Amino acid sequence: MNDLTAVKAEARKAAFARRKAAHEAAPPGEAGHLAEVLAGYRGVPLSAYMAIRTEIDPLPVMAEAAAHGPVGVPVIQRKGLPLKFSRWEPGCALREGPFGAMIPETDDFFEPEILIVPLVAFDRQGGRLGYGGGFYDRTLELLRSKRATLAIGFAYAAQEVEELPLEPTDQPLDMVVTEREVISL
Ligand SMILES: Nc1nc2c(c(=O)[nH]1)N(C=O)[C@@H](CNc1ccc(C(=O)N[C@@H](CCC(=O)O)C(=O)O)cc1)CN2
Ligand SMILES: Nc1ncnc2c1ncn2[C@@H]1O[C@H](COP(=O)(O)OP(=O)(O)OP(=O)(O)O)[C@@H](O)[C@H]1O
Repeated sequence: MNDLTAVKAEARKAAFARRKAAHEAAPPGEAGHLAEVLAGYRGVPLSAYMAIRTEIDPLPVMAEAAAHGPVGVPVIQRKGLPLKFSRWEPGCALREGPFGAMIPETDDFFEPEILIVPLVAFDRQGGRLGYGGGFYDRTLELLRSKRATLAIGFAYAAQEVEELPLEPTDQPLDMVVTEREVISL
């Protein structure tokens, strides 16, 4: 394990603990600011995620957006490959994907232009720490090579850190939305 990997692992561990505390204390309706931001992008192909563990839940916002345009959730193809996004609708049939995240029963892939990105920790420089699979970095690299793509981190305010270690392959967030505020980067 190199130094950076160790630093990231340490930051991940600390942020997990703060995310858990925030999740357990959170009242419902913490997606209000995300709804406000997305109201400005009606009909634009969007992806979010089916929350796992103690992630902040974007489901109410996904349901609202699905009334206006395509909404997808990430589907892992395999380790080391970008994610694909399969069309989701409120109440659609789901099955369990890798790592316990639910995915649509039927694959219907499309390319989102706005990605609501789950994360473990973020900073105010656009840095993001995930579970360590590098999935969103590879995915954003691919999508941004084709067209303008907006990456919006969605997290509890308690997941903020001063500065995350940065790797050359890390893809920056354009915005972070928490239960408290919208942070434009
Ligand atoms: N809700 C949700 N769905 C998602 C993601 C996500 O972050 N959140 N993903 C975003 O990519 C993908 C799943 N990626 C994941 C990658 C690794 C682990 C994981 O549990 N890893 C191990 C080892 C991590 C390590 O190297 O230390 C672990 O945490 O025990 C979980 C999810 C696709 N779907
Ligand atoms: N575009 C890429 N090409 C090759 N390797 C990559 C790419 N993006 C990330 N990686 C590698 O993947 C590994 C994990 O990356 P990182 O720790 O940034 O994941 P993460 O952002 O925490 O996870 P995730 O995006 O899955 O939530 C790192 O070793 C990184 O170098």
